[in-house]
Amino acid sequence: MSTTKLHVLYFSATGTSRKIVRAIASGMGEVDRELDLTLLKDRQQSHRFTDQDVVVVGVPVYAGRVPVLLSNYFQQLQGQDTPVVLVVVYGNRDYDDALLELKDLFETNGFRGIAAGAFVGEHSYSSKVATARPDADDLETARAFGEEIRQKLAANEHGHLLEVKGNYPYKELVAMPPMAPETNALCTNCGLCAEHCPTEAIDFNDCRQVDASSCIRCCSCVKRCPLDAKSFQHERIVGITHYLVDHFSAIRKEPETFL
Ligand SMILES: Cc1cc2nc3c(=O)[nH]c(=O)nc-3n(C[C@H](O)[C@H](O)[C@H](O)COP(=O)(O)O)c2cc1C
Repeated sequence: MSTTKLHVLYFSATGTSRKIVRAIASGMGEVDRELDLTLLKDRQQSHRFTDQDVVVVGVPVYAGRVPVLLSNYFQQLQGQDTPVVLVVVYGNRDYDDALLELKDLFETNGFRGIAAGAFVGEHSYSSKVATARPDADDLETARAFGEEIRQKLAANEHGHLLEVKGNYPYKELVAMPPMAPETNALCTNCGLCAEHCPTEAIDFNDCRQVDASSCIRCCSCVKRCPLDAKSFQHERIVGITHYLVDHFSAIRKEPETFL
């Protein structure tokens, strides 16, 4: 890693993907640049990388896929035979085809997948599913995986093509009706939710006003509000959350890595 530069890229509405990519990168060496793509303003610029760069990219899984706003954005990134570590973070249900999709998105733009991982983070919809993950064990697994990647890079083992779990065609995207979180009387209009909304769907002057057509249901506002003033009450989300709690709160899925 001495002559190469290590870049960390992530989108992380509720912070779990960020923790994982940082832990992986910490096992790989010193990070030269961290690009947080969570906010709209940070997704306005495209970036180019060379074969002297190494990129670690991490995204959450949304409905078994790469979030649509990111698959659009990633098409603007350009590599030049740039090694990339591909990471998805999912809420203990399944990551379906998200890792394969992420790999394809990068490999069609000049990047070369050298390692990949699927890690677990507390579910955006409920703190009862994968509660407080990634935990210390997950983060240690991520760091140790980073060390393995560093050794692979140092040994210049570029021989074989990276294979990850996933199927073609990718899991079909589920159309959801436009919806926005409700705001209860505890809201003080402090602006925290609006500041951190990845699509600027929340009005900066009146946090109660949320543009349902821009909302991606990432739950940044729900999880971030110190007064628990925001929640999704739409029956589709309530139903999905019940299903997730019933089926995935009592089991523990473990990280999977591909090298
Ligand atoms: C719209 C949406 C769809 C999701 N779909 C899935 C899914 O298909 N499978 C899963 O296990 N978790 C799913 N999750 C949970 C997130 O992948 C998980 O909580 C992840 O840790 C969030 O990452 P972040 O903290 O970096 O935002 C979904 C979350 C959201 C908001």
